[in-house]
Amino acid sequence: MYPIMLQLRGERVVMIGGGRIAERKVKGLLEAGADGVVLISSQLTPGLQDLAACGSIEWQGRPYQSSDVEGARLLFAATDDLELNRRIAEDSRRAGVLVNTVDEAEGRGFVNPAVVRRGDLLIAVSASGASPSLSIRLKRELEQQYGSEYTDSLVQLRKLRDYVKTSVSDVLEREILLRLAAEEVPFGSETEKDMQAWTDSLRAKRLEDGQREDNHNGKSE
Ligand SMILES: C[C@@]1(CC(=O)O)c2cc3[nH]c(cc4nc(cc5[nH]c(cc(n2)[C@H]1CCC(=O)O)[C@@](C)(CC(=O)O)[C@@H]5CCC(=O)O)C(CC(=O)O)=C4CCC(=O)O)c(CCC(=O)O)c3CC(=O)O
Ligand SMILES: NC(=O)C1=CN([C@@H]2O[C@H](COP(=O)(O)OP(=O)(O)OC[C@H]3O[C@@H](n4cnc5c(N)ncnc54)[C@H](O)[C@@H]3O)[C@@H](O)[C@H]2O)C=CC1
Repeated sequence: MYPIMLQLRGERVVMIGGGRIAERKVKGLLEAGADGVVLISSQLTPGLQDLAACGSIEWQGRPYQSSDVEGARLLFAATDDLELNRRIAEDSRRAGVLVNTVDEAEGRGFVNPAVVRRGDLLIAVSASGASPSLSIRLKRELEQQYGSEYTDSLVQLRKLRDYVKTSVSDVLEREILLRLAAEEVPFGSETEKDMQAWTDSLRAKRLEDGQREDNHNGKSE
């Protein structure tokens, strides 16, 4: 299994099926910023009906047909008909579309991880089909470990990285400063940092660490 992060904004994502599992997958897609979800199914859960009514997804109230795979970036075979899901997956592969089959333990396309989101921080856990329940348990543990304070911290880290990329020309120094900044995360309730001051303090910390390292190696004796 090979993990990747996909940008789905502006992409066509097709969901076949409108049941409980389809609803969970659609909500995950919307959280990920997908804005081109097309759902094909005669029946919908109340939750999916709401999403269709407010325009978050496009609903086509009819059964699957082979041409539905055309032009999709991703496709989910999420019906309760195992044979149909297999056929949908075959159609997708033939069309070169990445497919998730909800009733396969080891999907030949892609599988979904359990996800913790803290703003730009995304932690994903997968047991590769061996145990969705274990993935959920580990997700819960990570939720406790990495709280909402990471959301603001990530905003600051991104700003610092943009700042350092333009103001520190030495590549090695840049790398060291950004690594030190990551060590400081999370920042607690602090919200706004001055990038110049932060960079200076990281430089000072780098010097301190360097001296400690020298002492450790016996250089200052
Ligand atoms: C292969 C995979 C393909 C895919 O769907 O991508 C797959 C397949 C199957 N799941 C089944 C069962 C359950 N799946 C869940 C829940 C989740 N399943 C998810 C992913 C995956 N499920 C992929 C592998 C991930 C991995 O192993 O790490 C999560 C993490 C992400 C998501 O779906 O978005 C989401 C948690 C979201 C969250 O809470 O964060 C629960 C618990 C619940 O519903 O509360 C149960 C019941 C308990 C149990 O079985 O453990 C069955 C048997 C169906 C049957 O019995 O008929 C199959 C098919 C089979 O095994 O053949
Ligand atoms: N991947 C996962 O995490 C999990 C997967 N599953 C699997 O997911 C499957 C679906 O489960 P639920 O969503 O609970 O089922 P469900 O019965 O709630 O929904 C099935 C949906 O498929 C639609 N459908 C049926 N034939 C169709 C067709 N020809 N074209 C388009 N849509 C069609 C129905 O209209 C309905 O909306 C189950 O068979 C089960 O094997 C179950 C639990 C977890």
